[in-house]
Amino acid sequence: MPNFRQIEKSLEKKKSALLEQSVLLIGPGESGKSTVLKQIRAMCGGYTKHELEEKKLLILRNLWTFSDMLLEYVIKNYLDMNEADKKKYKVMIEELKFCVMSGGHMADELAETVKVFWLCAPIQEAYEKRSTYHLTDSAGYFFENIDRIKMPDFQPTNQDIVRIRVPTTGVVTADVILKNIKLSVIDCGGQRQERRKWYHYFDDVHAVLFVAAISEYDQKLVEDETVNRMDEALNLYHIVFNGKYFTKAACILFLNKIDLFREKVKSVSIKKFHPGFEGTNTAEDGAKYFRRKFRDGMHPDFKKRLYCHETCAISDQVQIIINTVIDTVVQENLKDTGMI
Ligand SMILES: Nc1nc2c(ncn2[C@@H]2O[C@H](COP(=O)(O)OP(=O)(O)OP(=O)(O)O)[C@@H](O)[C@H]2O)c(=O)[nH]1
Ligand SMILES: [Mg+2]
Repeated sequence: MPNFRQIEKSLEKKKSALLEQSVLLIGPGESGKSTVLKQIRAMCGGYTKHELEEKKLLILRNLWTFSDMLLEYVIKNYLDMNEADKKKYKVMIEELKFCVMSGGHMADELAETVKVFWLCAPIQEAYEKRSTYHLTDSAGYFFENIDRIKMPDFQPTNQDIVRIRVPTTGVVTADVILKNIKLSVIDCGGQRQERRKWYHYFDDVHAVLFVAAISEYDQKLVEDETVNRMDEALNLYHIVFNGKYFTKAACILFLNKIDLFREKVKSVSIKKFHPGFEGTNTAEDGAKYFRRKFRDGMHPDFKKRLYCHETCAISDQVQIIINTVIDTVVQENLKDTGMI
């Protein structure tokens, strides 16, 4: 029989083990997993000078690729733009590319051309159609902030950083200290070709956070134009949580991009894309329906231990939800070790 000191020592060991928690971020591509990780980084003191320089370059890179996608849409779909303008904007895109490649900043003249480009009618029309060719919603944000971004001493803010779009390839792990806990956050690429790597992490994590973009109920996958993004999220979720995995880990679902969802339901029918939906086309009824779809068919035990939140990962408000999630994860794992 262990003596008092041995019991105390073992309890100490359990306590210190609890201070290390791992959270796995999974979900389909572009749902907002890396954005959640960025918010966690912001909660832990942010970025080094070197990292901020890298982010600045990523913003320029985003401006370059988004401009390219917009112009390509205009040309392919014969939107009304004269040949001289097409030529001018092709040069502008080359100059943006050069800015990225040379690690420089944007000259005033180039920034002015980008502003005119962004505001012209065919480009605005192309932006309206963005979901048909997978241009990310954050694109508009960078064009609208060009006056700030062009400055030589531009320092990306957290709001700039969470808007950057870089699809994750492979798995990115960030070790941070948050609320006195050593958190290891594992951010996985969400597109189909990336998911093979997820399984390596299924056995060992303390919590799994599944991120689904609720606003994408009318959109198709980048990797398969025949599949609806919400259907993909639901299928994936049921496969991951209805099998033999995560019997002990805390399970959390973020219905993310709730801000875009609230805007979208004003003009895009839910029923058209999800015929089972019977409510009124409001954010409230829509969110209720999709919440139910995520719960339907799940094991009752799982339903009891699933924590679901509607989130907007680009808003700093999400940090409050992340704090709650961390508390939940710790609570759940304390329960498992029999300490509460
Ligand atoms: N408006 C809005 N945009 C969001 C939200 N969450 C993420 N985004 C944007 O959506 C884009 C995609 O987000 P990511 O975090 O890169 O998505 P991901 O899930 O990591 O994607 P993969 O790495 O490809 O699997 C980024 O440009 C974000 O700024 C949100 O709640 N609202
Ligand atoms: Mg990512």
